[in-house]
Amino acid sequence: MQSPTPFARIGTRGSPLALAQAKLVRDLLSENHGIAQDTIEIEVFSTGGDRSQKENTTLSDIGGKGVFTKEIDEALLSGRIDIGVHSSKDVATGLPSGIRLAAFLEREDARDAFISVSVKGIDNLPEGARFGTSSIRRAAQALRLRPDLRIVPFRGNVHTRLQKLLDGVADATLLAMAGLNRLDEGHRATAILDPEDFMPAPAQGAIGLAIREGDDRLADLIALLDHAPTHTAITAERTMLTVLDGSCRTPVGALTLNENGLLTLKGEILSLDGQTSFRATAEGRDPVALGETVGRDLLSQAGPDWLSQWSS
Ligand SMILES: NCc1[nH]cc(CCC(=O)O)c1CC(=O)O
Repeated sequence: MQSPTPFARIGTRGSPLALAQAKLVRDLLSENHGIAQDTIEIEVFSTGGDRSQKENTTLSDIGGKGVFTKEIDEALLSGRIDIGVHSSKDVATGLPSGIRLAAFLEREDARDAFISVSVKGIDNLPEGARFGTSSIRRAAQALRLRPDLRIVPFRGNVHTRLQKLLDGVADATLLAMAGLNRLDEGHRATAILDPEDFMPAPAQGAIGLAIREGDDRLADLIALLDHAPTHTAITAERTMLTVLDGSCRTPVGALTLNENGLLTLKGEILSLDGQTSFRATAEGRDPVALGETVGRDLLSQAGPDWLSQWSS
């Protein structure tokens, strides 16, 4: 018997978080369109970002655009899958031509969580404590408050990192609240961090759906899943990142507040040691204009000399 053509094929990475996100999209699609779940296929891809998890590298060392999406982008372009499901913060600003992020699910908690088995908050860590992170943003933000901390490399999926803490590889770490919540591990958070001190990564906490440009059937299908306020916020933050991308490789944070369509975008860039940072804020209704304004403000505050230290 010939197997029926699937209603849609989803591509995802294989980490427990990525799979949970892909299943969430499948469940929403089948609910919203009244179709059986097994007509939506989930195909798992290993990306460069997954293959490098075991090495002591930061993501900027691995470098390259789309380290978490390349294989999924290619499958999308070749027609092997119809939807790429991603953590939006892992999606490079320059997606390959022919692909676009067309919908975003409602944003989860965008903040970072502090997790430690020994202390309540970053202030309580003893002098010289080991802080596990391979994120240059989290390292810089932690060092800004606590220059004495020793940053230790901390890669792997969420469960691996939680286990490393229990194993004593580090005294504390930061993880996205969104990922913890989606894995039912929210209770692991010792504290939820104030975004003023720990501004999240641009687009943190939002699941993004990539489709082929011109695939009208899929565009219609996923339009039902799109959460407009999230879409607007992520557009503002990713636009800001696009402005910054060309000029600097410093840590970047961003967060959008949305009050009935009036957006406030806050952005920040930091030096790797956290001792220098620049912040900008703007208000408005047009997310693209807002992202450009805040991005340019940050670049002009930092100045070409400061930025050139960090350019590639
Ligand atoms: N690169 C890892 C990654 N990508 C997205 C998330 C969290 C989920 C999200 O931001 O939607 C995480 C884990 C973390 O930073 O703790």
